[in-house]
Amino acid sequence: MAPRPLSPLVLALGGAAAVLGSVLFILWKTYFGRGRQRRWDRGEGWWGAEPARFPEWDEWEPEDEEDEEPELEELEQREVLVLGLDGSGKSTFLRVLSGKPPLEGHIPTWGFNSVRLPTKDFEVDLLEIGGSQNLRFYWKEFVSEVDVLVFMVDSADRLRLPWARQELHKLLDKDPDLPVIVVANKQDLGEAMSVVELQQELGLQAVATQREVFLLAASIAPAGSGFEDPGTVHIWRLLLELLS
Ligand SMILES: Nc1nc2c(ncn2[C@@H]2O[C@H](COP(=O)(O)OP(=O)(O)OP(=O)(O)O)[C@@H](O)[C@H]2O)c(=O)[nH]1
Ligand SMILES: [Mg+2]
Repeated sequence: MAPRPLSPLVLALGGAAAVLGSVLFILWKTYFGRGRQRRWDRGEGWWGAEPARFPEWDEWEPEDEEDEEPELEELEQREVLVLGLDGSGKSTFLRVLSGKPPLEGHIPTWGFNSVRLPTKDFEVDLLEIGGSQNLRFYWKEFVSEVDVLVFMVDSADRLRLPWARQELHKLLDKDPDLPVIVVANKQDLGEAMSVVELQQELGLQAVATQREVFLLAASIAPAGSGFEDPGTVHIWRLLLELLS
């Protein structure tokens, strides 16, 4: 039997997916590409809360660009990709690291979200890509572009743990040399799995002997007040160590 031609709908959907993938990749390159000049302020919510500000025409003097490097370019950049299923706590992690209070409730990231944090020796760009199912498809395109991957897991989400495991292993397979920090988030919740359990359930025991994979417990934004969690500080310290 002769092969059936693809239906126009399948072709259209395939085309749309390819276009979205390309757009994400171009945005990544423009936004984070090493050596490129960043001429606009970047906020926490590139795609969401705080839109990027492009220079006005009368502010733009191309000659000046040659002579004077903007101060931002003087420090080297390190790039960290923050991935994980939707609701695992990626945006919250970026907010807390940049000194902002966590938002009430879950506001899904429909694209990218980023922060840039200066350190003494370099600047750290943390990029979150939303964890909804349609965006997960594009994650793998970005892992080879970064210095470290942070993979966020909701320790209390037992039902979706197999999905988290599957996505994590796809990323591990994609770049065997990439250092990975797996964050066992939401440890404050009663039903949260322990780190030992998660190590088993995420299939990390065998992997850890072959490459740099760290599993850290955290409660990035514990429910209720008065709960001090050192988890975020531990993740940040480990990140700095891996990026140095
Ligand atoms: N109890 C508890 N809730 C947390 C913790 N960290 C984050 N959350 C909550 O989890 C929800 C989802 O967090 P987000 O940071 O928006 O999740 P996300 O991974 O960015 O999700 P997407 O953008 O949809 O991929 C929010 O209501 C957070 O307040 C934690 O340590 N403990
Ligand atoms: Mg988010």
